[in-house]
Amino acid sequence: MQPPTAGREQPDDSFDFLFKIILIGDSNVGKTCVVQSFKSGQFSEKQQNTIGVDFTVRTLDIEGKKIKSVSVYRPECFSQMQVWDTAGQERFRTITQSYYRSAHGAMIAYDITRRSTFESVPHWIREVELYGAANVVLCLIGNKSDMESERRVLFQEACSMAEERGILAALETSAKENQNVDDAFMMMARELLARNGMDVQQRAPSDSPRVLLRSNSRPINSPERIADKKCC
Ligand SMILES: Nc1nc2c(ncn2[C@@H]2O[C@H](COP(=O)(O)OP(=O)(O)OP(=O)(O)O)[C@@H](O)[C@H]2O)c(=O)[nH]1
Repeated sequence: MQPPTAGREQPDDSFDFLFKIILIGDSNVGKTCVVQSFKSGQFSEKQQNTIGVDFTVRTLDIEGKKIKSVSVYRPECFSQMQVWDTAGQERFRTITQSYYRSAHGAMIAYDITRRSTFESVPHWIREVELYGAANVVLCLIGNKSDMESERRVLFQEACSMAEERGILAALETSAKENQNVDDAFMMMARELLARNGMDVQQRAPSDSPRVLLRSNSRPINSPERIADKKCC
């Protein structure tokens, strides 16, 4: 499957923006389940390992009706999120790397019950830096938050990593219980809309304790990040 062309779609009036989000992380952290939860709210225990890249589309309505009533000058904000679920296995890396280039956002997933998957996060950030386009927005997702008794990574550690690495947001999700999954994509979409000049307020869900939203994130390969890299 070929990735569709990036950017703002003109002729198709069913959405205003097309955002491509790539979901990356080690094998079995739950990427496919997170995407399924986002797409349909469904969870199925057994998942085949993703071969190469899988592709899901969901159209989000962000502030849609409200915007209609507030301003006649602004279009309703319909964003189409295309989520590219990538294989975590090493042997598929060359296939998935070609999808980095057209991604506007990257969600890096780890499993809160497997510390090694969190320790891989810097590797995945490097992949985005190497293969991604400029200004890719990053989100960190600690999945399987329903497995609290087997936790091996503290949420605070993810927050520290987000702070250090200039990541937009850190969240803990449960694809199984459909916790925080939509919020992760909504925050990403709001950030991308804002960066596309839309007057959209970023906001973290108020009722979830495991969400960190940072106001001064630095997109991957932005001039600020490149300056950071040069000085270290
Ligand atoms: N308890 C729990 N299990 C989950 C959750 N998400 C995924 N799983 C389980 O974790 C396993 C791996 O899930 P996948 O979604 O296939 O993982 P993946 O990251 O897409 O794996 P690759 O395709 O190999 O990269 C499956 O057995 C899922 O049932 C979750 O939120 N909670």
